[in-house]
Amino acid sequence: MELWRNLRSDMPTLLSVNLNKIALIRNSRGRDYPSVEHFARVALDNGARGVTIHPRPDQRHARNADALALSALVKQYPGAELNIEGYPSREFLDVVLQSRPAQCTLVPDEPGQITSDHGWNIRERMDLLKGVVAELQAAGVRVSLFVDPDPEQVALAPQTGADRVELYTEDYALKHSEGKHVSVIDQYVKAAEAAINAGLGLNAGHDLNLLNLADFLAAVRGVEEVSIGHALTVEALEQGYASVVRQYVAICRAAGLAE
Ligand SMILES: CC(=O)[C@@H](O)[C@H](O)COP(=O)(O)O
Ligand SMILES: NCC(=O)COP(=O)(O)O
Repeated sequence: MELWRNLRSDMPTLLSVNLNKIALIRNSRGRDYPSVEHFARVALDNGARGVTIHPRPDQRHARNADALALSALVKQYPGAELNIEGYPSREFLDVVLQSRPAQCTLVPDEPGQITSDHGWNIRERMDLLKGVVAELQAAGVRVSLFVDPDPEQVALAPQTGADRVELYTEDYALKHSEGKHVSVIDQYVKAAEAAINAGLGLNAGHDLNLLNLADFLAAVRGVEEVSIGHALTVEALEQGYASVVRQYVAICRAAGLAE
């Protein structure tokens, strides 16, 4: 396991650009401007490994139709992946099964939440998760569970059959903005170790940005994928989308080369 963990720790972290906020701006005028597909191409043309959307029940930003369109688009980029996030309602699952993304990240959001703000209570939802994971994997979709940085929850994830977990990083990001991330990073490290020791793949996301990503990846080794959208979109308002994507890709690459 030690050798495997060391091997994992040198894996390059891959960037998946979340397009929710492009979709939010698009929906504010009722036309296809800005185009979600255009910015997916900009992300992939500038080094992102994939794109992510989170179609919520109210379709406030990413829509079910985006899933189908992006599924076709990523096929034009060999090796690129679509990651669809969301609560496993029947409607959501049918969209995932229709669009067959490389990965589906299951998130325990209630319909009215302003954003994702917690991970799964895997013990409580074990039966639901087992069934959903099996259904998606039978369709060839890799499944990741959105989790708090809690080693005990992470250790339960393999019982669902899930392939990966995604560490919910809002608390880290908030503390990093206050210069206090050292106080919480250890719980992410322990949760990451629990994932790798359990044979799970490791993703991370939520509120990661150009200022906090490098410190996170330096401390939490073995992260295979970060999905980033909100801060990326805001940073792109000042610096340009292509430039910001290239900066994130450079940070991910540098982390993979770090000792
Ligand atoms: C699951 C997660 O942390 C984010 O990917 C989420 O998709 C953000 O959703 P909003 O873009 O609606 O805030
Ligand atoms: N899973 C996290 C994600 O896709 C994007 O989160 P954020 O960068 O929009 O906070």
